[in-house]
Amino acid sequence: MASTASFIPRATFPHPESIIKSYFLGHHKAGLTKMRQLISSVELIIECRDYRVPLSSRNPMFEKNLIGRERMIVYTKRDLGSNELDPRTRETIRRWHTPQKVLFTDCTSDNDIKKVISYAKDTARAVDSLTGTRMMLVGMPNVGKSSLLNALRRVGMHKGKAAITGGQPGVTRSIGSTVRVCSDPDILLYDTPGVFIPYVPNAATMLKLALVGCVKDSLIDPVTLCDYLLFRINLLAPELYAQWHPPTNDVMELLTAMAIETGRLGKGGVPDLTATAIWMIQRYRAGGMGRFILDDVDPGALQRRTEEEAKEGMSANQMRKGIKAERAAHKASRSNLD
Ligand SMILES: Nc1nc2c(ncn2[C@@H]2O[C@H](COP(=O)(O)OP(=O)(O)OP(=O)(O)O)[C@@H](O)[C@H]2O)c(=O)[nH]1
Repeated sequence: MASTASFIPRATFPHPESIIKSYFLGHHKAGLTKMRQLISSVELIIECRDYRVPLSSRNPMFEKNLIGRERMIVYTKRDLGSNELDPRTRETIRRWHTPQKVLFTDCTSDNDIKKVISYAKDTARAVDSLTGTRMMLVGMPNVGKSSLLNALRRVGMHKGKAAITGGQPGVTRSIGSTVRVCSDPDILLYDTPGVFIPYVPNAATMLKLALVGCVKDSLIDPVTLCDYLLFRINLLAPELYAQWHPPTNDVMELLTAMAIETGRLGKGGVPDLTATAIWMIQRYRAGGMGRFILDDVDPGALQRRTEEEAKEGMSANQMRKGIKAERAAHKASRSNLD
């Protein structure tokens, strides 16, 4: 067993071939279509991204579809990604988007929500519409759109929840009517279903999105997810799991220690590693495995990402073929297991 001083974390993560890279479902497509239809009737688009994955939760499809539209980018769940490096990280992210408006929110912080309202009000005043200014929330699944809508209504109108929220993706399935989040000036907001990326560029992005709950939990093996989480934590601060185990690169060792400690044992007292992995993921999502950002944030990161996307330059046709082939392979591997 390694002490923290002598521990050498893995420099790379061996991505299993089995990780699916597509998750573009029917309601994502329908959400995108409806969003496109509404775009011309809204004055401001509030695009939500998850602060823990500021690059991975960016959907390039929005870039294409929202071109030329007034947009504010809100990095949600900042409470779950914040650590002592926060001010520098936020400044770097802000600079990625200059001159666009960028805000960071914890939906329970009235101060954060007031900043969103203040910017929305400026936009509404400039529009000066007699029938109210319409705005639209967009973003990847489970990034916190409905929670933001409820928080805006709570702070702006002193009213209770208007949208259902939940820990799994796909809670909002359709675009309903607008919700009033402020009355002076009148601001009406559309919530929209989360729209996933048609084809995730690499397995690491999919693992990060799965860790923060952007995809259905059954899509990726929880032990693999924990292994990736361990890989990231080891690069950052292995002491984050010191209460269970000294620094290790072996996820089985860590899960076994956690299973024994938390009593997750199966028949004959054998540690239940799958149940423990699910528990560890839930704990991470609630901030109990440390609060940090999973993407590498540096001044050039967004630029590199967009260049990579351009280089990959997948045509819509190639993308559809990729998704189809992957689904078929996934189905075949499942039926082999049955
Ligand atoms: N800690 C924390 N949790 C948040 C925050 N915002 C949202 N959540 C949680 O994230 C989960 C998803 O939130 P939702 O508001 O349902 O997300 P959504 O983007 O509307 O989800 P879809 O309808 O699936 O697209 C819920 O469990 C929320 O409680 C936040 O600022 N901080």
